[in-house]
Amino acid sequence: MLKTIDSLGDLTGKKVLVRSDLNVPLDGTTITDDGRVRASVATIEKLLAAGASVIVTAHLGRPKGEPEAKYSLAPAAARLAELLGKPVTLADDLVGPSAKATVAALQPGQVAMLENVRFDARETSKVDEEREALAAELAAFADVFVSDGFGVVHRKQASVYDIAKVLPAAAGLLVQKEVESLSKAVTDPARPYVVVLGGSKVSDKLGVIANLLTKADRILIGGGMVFTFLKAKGFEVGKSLLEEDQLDTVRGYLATAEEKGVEIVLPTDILAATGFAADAEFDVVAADAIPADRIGLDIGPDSAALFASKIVDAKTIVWNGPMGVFEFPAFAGGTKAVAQAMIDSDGFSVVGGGDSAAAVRILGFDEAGFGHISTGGGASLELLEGKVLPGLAVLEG
Ligand SMILES: Nc1ncnc2c1ncn2[C@@H]1O[C@H](COP(=O)(O)OP(=O)(O)O)[C@@H](O)[C@H]1O
Ligand SMILES: O=C(OP(=O)(O)O)[C@H](O)COP(=O)(O)O
Repeated sequence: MLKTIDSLGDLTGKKVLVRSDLNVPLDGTTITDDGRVRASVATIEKLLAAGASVIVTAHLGRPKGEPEAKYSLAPAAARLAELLGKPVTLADDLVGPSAKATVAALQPGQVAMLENVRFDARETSKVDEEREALAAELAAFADVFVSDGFGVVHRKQASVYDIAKVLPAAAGLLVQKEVESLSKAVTDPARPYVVVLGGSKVSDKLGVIANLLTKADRILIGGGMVFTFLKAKGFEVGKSLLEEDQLDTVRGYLATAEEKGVEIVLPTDILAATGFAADAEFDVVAADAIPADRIGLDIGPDSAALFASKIVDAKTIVWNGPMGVFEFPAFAGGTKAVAQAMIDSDGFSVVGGGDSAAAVRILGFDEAGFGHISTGGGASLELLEGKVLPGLAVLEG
């Protein structure tokens, strides 16, 4: 059982460090989908109502362990302030003079935010002592820790994992709700059980296929993930996203799928563009004939129809990762088709991932048409695989 906020006792006058996932899609400094900020509000409000002050720590993007203006949490802090209806003071640093002064001045009922936790290389370090040193500095700011960034609970990082070993810790309301909703799909999924994978975090997410091959009936591959599969089958992929060092692994998956009778569905056609741009010219080409000078930015119309047909009769559908670069309207067709088929199916459907959830909303789908929309892509997939997630294991009590 995950420890809950109530297990932390009386929080009156306490300082609570909350790890949220505020990794929102941005167009410059404009948030294009604020779903993750909205999802973080309930826990913060509960803590404030209990008489605590709240220090939010979060990451944005993947900066290289040092400050970079474009990864500032300023847009997220401003949006959170709007949603809470009260100021959110953003420190200029993570554990430096600005953070120390901000935290020292914090009064019960007030909210502060620390700058992007990934501006410090120790956050994501593989060396335990380095992460622990950062966790100790963060812990000095607060009396208790609440883990509410579901999208990062699969990460063994200082602000997710190590900190929970130093301070009294509990799961926030979002983490609790996500785990409860996703466990529906984990335990004895109704069949056919279909998993749809896409997106751009290819090397991160290819690994889940090994486990899914023992659980799912069909795995549909789209998005940036497709090209490593097509290349593994010996086809040209041009300038498309490719994980060259994963080709043997993918060949292994294809062989295992055949042995186990798991259907791996690949696109039959691709939108092959002249470049990575909203206004790039493109042609619909066969998936085994992508020209060498083109980049695949979406699955083609035949594939979209094929994928929809493989989804509508499913009883459990889990989808992570857009089918194409949906942010460019010309390349949103595959993603729309998958979302629509999930709505049309009468199975239990789960959408996971910051960008996939954003795509559903930005493309105008009704969230009520899905069984669960998770704020975490990698995290929900690893949970569905049956893996022990470090950021959850550390909250068990
Ligand atoms: N063919 C493709 N080439 C490059 N990027 C792609 C392609 N298809 C989808 N993407 C990108 O994948 C991104 C989302 O990937 P990812 O972070 O893995 O998903 P999520 O956040 O839902 O877990 C989107 O920004 C989308 O533009
Ligand atoms: O966007 C996220 O995950 P997701 O793309 O798997 O949904 C989380 O904020 C985790 O980010 P990370 O994959 O850089 O650790």
